[in-house]
Amino acid sequence: MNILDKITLDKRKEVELRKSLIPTSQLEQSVLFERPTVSLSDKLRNSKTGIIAEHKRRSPSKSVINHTLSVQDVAQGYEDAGVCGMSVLTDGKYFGGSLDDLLTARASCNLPLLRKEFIIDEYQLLEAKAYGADVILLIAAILTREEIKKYSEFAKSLNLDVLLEVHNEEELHKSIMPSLDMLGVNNRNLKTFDVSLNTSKSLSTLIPNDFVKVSESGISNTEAIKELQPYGYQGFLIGENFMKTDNPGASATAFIKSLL
Ligand SMILES: O=P(O)(O)OC[C@@H](O)[C@@H](O)c1c[nH]c2ccccc12
Repeated sequence: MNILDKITLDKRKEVELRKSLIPTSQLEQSVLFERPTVSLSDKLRNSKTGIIAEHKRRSPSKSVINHTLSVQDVAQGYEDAGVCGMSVLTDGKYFGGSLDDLLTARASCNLPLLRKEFIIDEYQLLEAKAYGADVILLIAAILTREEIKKYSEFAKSLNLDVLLEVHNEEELHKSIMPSLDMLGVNNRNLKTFDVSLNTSKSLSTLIPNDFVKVSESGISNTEAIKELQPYGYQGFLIGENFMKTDNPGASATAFIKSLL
């Protein structure tokens, strides 16, 4: 079984447990349910840099990235740096994150927040909203076209932006639909962890221009961004490059400065 299958199997069990403890009616009572969301896709369209900076403690491909930072400092640092949005990993078992991290980020900054999660149930979209997210991620590799449609339309009804992630042509063709805002190309193969910016380059022409194009993973310098911009990318999701340092906010500041 590949790692992605393993993660989704665990996720299904986890979501069933969570559902049995916290009913959707309780999630809907969160004060954050009434909060007006901020559109990440609009911000990316109007940005020269398009950086989405991620909070990530560890990953299946890297057991330790950073375990000592506070989410609050990271969120405030990213906001001060002038990033367009922040991605917060909420998976616990494989990434060391939590919904509490999302809530802390929400309390710490006004950036649009992406709930970075393996979404396999509508319940997780209600959680995203209740814990302060503005954007949700849908991963084409683990969803059918029907599921992508159902979850993206439900997200839109909650005023959440939708980032759909693909890694190859087949996933892209399966996924194109009007209820998506952004199309993300993951440069990392989630089954093998191989990383190549060529994935973003080769898929770019197949993405219709009505979607904001986002290049995800393995971006470790500003040259990579300069290389990807001519392919139409307006968003760049960066995790490890910032998180591996003692001060991710300062790293993001320097990164953005050298881009402008
Ligand atoms: O740390 P990186 O290589 O800059 O990557 C960030 C982000 O793209 C990556 O964390 C990611 C992209 N898609 C995902 C899906 C699930 C978990 C994590 C991810």
